Amino acid sequence: MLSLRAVNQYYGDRHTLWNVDLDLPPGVCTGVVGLPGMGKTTLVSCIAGLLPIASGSMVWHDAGASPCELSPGAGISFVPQERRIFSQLTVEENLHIARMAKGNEGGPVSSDIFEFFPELYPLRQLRASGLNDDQQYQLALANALVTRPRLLILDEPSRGASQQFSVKLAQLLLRLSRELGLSVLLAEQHLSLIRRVADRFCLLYRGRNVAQGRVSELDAPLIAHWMGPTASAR
Ligand SMILES: Nc1ncnc2c1ncn2[C@@H]1O[C@H](COP(=O)(O)OP(=O)(O)OP(=O)(O)O)[C@@H](O)[C@H]1O
Repeated sequence: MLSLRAVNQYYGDRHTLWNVDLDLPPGVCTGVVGLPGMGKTTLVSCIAGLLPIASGSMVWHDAGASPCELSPGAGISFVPQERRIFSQLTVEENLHIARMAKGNEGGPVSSDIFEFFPELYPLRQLRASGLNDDQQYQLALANALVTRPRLLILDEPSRGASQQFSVKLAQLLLRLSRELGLSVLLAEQHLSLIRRVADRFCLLYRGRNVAQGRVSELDAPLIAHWMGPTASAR
């Protein structure tokens, strides 16, 4: 399990994350929710090791082992909003590079990965630029998974996705957390995907984790208070 305690982050002298505590157990999908600008991307970027934190800790707890301080990005794969794939390379070449970039060995990419992305299998010799948007997102996700992370982070996966793809994505994420025991962290302002997929939520308001719990507890009064039309004016 990855645990964050009292994490603070600044952009210059601007205090952006305030004492954030969060636990990310294996096999559990957690949704980071909040209005635009509340710190979702900043938080997941800190966890992915892409932004430094000013104070606090991020620690892995392994069963039977003593907790170890997280080195940036260790065991973590991140799919950013812009998806980041090599459009001039084939699907298979993208997967090779993703694996090698994380220090994994070369050699053929295991066909296991295509069990989760059957649509990509017949397209593996095609350049990524020839894939449609949904297939490109699947490739970004496959790139993230090919290194066998313990924690998979997705930033705003529903942005620009069709309704049909959001449903497919939800099914896939459920499989990944249930079958592979992956911790999944979704930063997402659209609650429909969170409700389909997440077990737990962490609600950010101006960089503070103002509520967290089971997704069933993310009820209308809480949403109205922290994400309703008057929330951003407070
Ligand atoms: N590189 C940066 N430099 C300075 N301020 C930044 C930077 N990136 C984000 N911010 C500010 O930090 C705050 C949190 O931004 P962040 O992008 O983390 O929010 P968010 O909840 O992910 O929003 P969105 O849903 O729009 O992506 C915002 O006020 C934003 O303007």
